[in-house]
Amino acid sequence: MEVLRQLQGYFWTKRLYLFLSILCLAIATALGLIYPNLLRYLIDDVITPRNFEGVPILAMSVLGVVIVKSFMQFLHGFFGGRLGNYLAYRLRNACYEKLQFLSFRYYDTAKTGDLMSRLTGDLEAIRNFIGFGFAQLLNVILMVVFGAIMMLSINWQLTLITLISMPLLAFIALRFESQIHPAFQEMRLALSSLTTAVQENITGVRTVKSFAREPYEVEKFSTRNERYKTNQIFASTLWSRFFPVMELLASISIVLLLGVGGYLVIQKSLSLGELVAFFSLIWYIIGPMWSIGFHINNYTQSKASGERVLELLNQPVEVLDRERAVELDSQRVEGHVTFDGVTFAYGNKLPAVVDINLDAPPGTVIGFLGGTGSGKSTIIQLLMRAYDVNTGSIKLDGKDIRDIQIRSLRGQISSVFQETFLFSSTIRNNISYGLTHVSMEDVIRVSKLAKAHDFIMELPDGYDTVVGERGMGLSGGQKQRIAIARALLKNPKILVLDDATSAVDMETEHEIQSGFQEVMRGRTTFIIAHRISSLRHADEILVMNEGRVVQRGKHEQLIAIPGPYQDVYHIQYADHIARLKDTAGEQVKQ
Ligand SMILES: Nc1ncnc2c1ncn2[C@@H]1O[C@H](COP(=O)(O)OP(=O)(O)OP(=O)(O)O)[C@@H](O)[C@H]1O
Repeated sequence: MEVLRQLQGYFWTKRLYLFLSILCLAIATALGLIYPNLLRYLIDDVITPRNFEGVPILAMSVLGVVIVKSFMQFLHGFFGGRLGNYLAYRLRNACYEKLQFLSFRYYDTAKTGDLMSRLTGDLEAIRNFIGFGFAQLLNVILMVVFGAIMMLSINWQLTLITLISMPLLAFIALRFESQIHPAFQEMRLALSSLTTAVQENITGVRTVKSFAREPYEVEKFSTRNERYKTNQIFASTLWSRFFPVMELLASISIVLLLGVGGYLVIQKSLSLGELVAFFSLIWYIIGPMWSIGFHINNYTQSKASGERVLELLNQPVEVLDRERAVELDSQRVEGHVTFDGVTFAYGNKLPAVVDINLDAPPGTVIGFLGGTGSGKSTIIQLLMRAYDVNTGSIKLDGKDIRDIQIRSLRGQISSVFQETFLFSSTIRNNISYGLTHVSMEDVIRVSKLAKAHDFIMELPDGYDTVVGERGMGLSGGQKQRIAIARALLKNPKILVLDDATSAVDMETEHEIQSGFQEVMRGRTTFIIAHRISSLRHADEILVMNEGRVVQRGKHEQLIAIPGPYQDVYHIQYADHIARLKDTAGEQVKQ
């Protein structure tokens, strides 16, 4: 019920549909009660006294009842459908919106397949229950109550005998519910783990194939499939036990009714028509008892689904705008970035960065060099407020970034990452991603700066070439150049290049960087690179190791002193240094 209460907010504006749907179903159900009465009339007042002139009226009444009942059932479906679809529409939008604003931390552990199944299968189950299942569950109760009243009006002794098995039926249905609910929850989990396996397999197909790990993947899938199958078998075993037990109990009622009812008819304290009416009423009551299993199943499924959807919707957003967070005036932003004693750890792990201090006046270029996992990308993530710092502060133009609206802050920062994500759209749309009213001239201008224009023009449809979600058909370097063009088009005050040219060759990197000289002017730029060639023009280079800055300075200063920077320089420029030494040696000889 708690789930229903929480979902209520998503359909309450359309509650009229819910009430109308329930009302129409209740009318249809009430009309169903007319049949046993017609049967009684047919037997007691038409057939037994051979009074056949009543038949046409009877036939017309049946037809009338059938038409009205069918119409009410149509209206129940109509309003229920409207309600269910409206709710599913709102929940889908709410979930998608939530996914947009959830913090990076959530995505660190989230599984795509699992999220997809919440947005599809789970939403569908909720739609079905709120649209139809809920009204039908209420209707089951109505049928039992109406039926019992009707029976009582005919004969109270027989009613008691007939209803004797009802508490047992209800008990079994409830016991069944308590077992099937966890089974369904388990089944949903197993299904989402199955979809996750498929999704990861498709995304990582290149890795799978290059490692020839197809048998491992098949094995992995089959284990999860096995789990899903076991869950399904367990649930269907519960189902298969449920039906025979219900049938047995129902049959006991019928046998009792036949015996006692037949005796009463012989004793003439019950008419034949009344006994037949009772027989049809017993099905009127037992029918819902049978289907109560289905409705309870429907309810438990959608309850489990509702919990999963609500769990997503209730996820706390860790990085939020503060109450008084300001919006930046993009015309006025200068891009002065300072880090003041910044320390940060992911969850309970050891700190990823420790006591980082940095001053990047507007327009300066800051380089980061360091081994993998040394904390370079973390510094950038903190600047974007993907996470909030644990201690210390990061300021933009003297203002703590936690006091700036996240959207506004990120609007000033353009990032190019090592991994480029391209949307399944045209190259032009990928470059102008999220920006409206961008002229083709601008797209071409930034593409030229990113050295992407030439290869784009060689593609069959130029800028209109459609690329897949992983940029199928483009090389890693080409994708990176598109990402660089995309970042430049945003015209940011702060530019972040996180291993952005790792996939291009040295020559292209040099070309791109000469283009950058122009676009970096007036922007504060952070470059993370493994190649010294990418950093040598930086105003300050920070050498990182295990989350700490171990060396800092300009390229010329750093190569002059022994330390990690000089070591990397020696490794990367070994040939160059050897050549320099040879030339120097020859000059000495001469
Ligand atoms: N999302 C995350 N959740 C938990 N730990 C993380 C996360 N991202 C990074 N880390 C950890 O933080 C530390 C710093 O990682 P970071 O990505 O900043 O290093 P890096 O210097 O950029 O490495 P690389 O050059 O390999 O990209 C590492 O120990 C890493 O395992």
